[in-house]
Amino acid sequence: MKIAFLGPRATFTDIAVRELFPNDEGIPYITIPDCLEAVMKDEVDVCVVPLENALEGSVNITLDYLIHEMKLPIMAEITAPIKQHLLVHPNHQDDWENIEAIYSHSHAIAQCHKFLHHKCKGIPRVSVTSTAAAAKYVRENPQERAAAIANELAAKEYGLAIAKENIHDFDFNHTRFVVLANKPLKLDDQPLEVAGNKTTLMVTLPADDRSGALHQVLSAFAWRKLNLSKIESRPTKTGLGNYFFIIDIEMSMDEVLIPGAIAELEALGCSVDVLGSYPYFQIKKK
Ligand SMILES: O=C(O)C(=O)C[C@]1(C(=O)O)C=C[C@@H](O)C=C1
Repeated sequence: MKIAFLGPRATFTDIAVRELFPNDEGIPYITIPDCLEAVMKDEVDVCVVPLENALEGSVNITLDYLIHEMKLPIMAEITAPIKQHLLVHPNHQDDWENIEAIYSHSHAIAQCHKFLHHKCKGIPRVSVTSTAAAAKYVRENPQERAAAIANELAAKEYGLAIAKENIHDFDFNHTRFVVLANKPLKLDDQPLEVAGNKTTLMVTLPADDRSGALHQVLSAFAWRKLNLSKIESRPTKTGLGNYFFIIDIEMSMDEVLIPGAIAELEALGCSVDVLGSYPYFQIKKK
């Protein structure tokens, strides 16, 4: 199977792919939309992209593309621990404190704000397409006194030195990645155990903007004892104050409870799309 992931090699997304699909071929793409498009164009069978980080929240570009641009069903989810390190070119290993720019993915920079504020005051942060893209840039530009925020695998892959380990601001740093595909996926011979199942719905409230609409939506889940693990709002992009709700239910699609909740929401005037019903996996901390 061919798997598109946010590249280049050694991003956190690449690590998630290697753990969940060790025997398949990972193909790096430069951006998250490129990964989704690769599935739409049948260049690959599936793609793996980041969806949410425990410190920084949703990866909005993934959510927005899934909602507005390319409706690909979620086939699986994988959560990985995230350890950010400050990497420098080996030429600058001993005087890394004189770095003049720090490159990384915006989410990774955000996960290290406290470290950057206290230890790297005044040094410009440059946002690039991924943590590994930052590491590659630092490798290829030794004349620049630049550092990258990236993982250990990227340090190895691009021959960089770890100047400062574990610079993420909170120890509990995890990212959820989703596996998207147009065709059914066989996931029963994966090396990781299934940790549970989820169903993700996208709910649009009725246009009449009546009071208590969200309360009614939540009630449809509450009295059926459907446990929600996440509710997130994203703009519909049709006007200020217009939002979709992305709701994760902590169980797979059944024949009674979730269809019943959906029918109730539709009777209330909401529209509901099922974004996927899928198993989730967890990479354990090493
Ligand atoms: O840049 C990477 O290494 C990625 O895989 C992207 C990404 C993200 O978009 O959140 C994934 C995990 C980390 O939270 C930081 C960056």
